[in-house]
Amino acid sequence: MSNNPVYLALDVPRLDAAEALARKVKDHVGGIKLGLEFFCAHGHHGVREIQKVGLPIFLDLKLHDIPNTVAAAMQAINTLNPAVVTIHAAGGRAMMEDAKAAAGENTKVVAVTVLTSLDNDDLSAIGITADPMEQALRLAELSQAAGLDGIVCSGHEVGAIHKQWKDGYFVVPGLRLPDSKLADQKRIVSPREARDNGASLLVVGRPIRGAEDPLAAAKAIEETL
Ligand SMILES: O=c1ccn([C@@H]2O[C@H](COP(=O)(O)O)[C@@H](O)[C@H]2O)c(=O)[nH]1
Repeated sequence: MSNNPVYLALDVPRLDAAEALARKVKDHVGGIKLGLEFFCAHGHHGVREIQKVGLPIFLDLKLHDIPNTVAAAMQAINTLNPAVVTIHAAGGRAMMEDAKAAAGENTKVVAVTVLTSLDNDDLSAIGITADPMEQALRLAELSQAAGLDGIVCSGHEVGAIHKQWKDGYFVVPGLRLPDSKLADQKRIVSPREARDNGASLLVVGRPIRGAEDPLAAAKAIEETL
């Protein structure tokens, strides 16, 4: 298996286009991340098609419901043998424990702490008085106590979380190169900075997918690491 920590977020509506892109960059990324957009459109069949490319699959489903429902959903995806699956830490400790217990033994279960698209104001608007750093640290601690493999956070928090959870598995999205014009992600760092701060897996979507030459973009990011 490749040591490249970059997983390409294949948020592409058409299955043939998704597969073609995965094949194009496959030697310059470490895995493929399939999210809600892809899974809702193509389900298990789509995942199996992308698996034929030969890279590990990260199912970013961000499960968040009562414990029984999340555990059942986890069991329903075990046949796909994903390398990584996401749930939301805000679902609480019991939900996280049941999700981990239901997951396959080769699957890392990681919990989203604070989405990288949120800043202080967004947290206040949903009644959270902590800032993103405090909230991410609190939810990382809860995820660790629940027996998860790791968490999802931004590159701003990963260093602090790594200090309190030495052997955690840390997924970092919201990665941008300095000249990026993509503005929806609010807590961003470069792939290199995230890796240096302790990220285990780097999620990169539009900086590769939306580039004029995705293969050149994947190679350029790989060279910065
Ligand atoms: O906090 C989070 C959790 C997940 N994501 C996902 O990562 C990719 C990022 O794509 P870009 O195009 O590189 O912004 C996307 O699939 C999100 O659903 C996240 O961005 N932040």
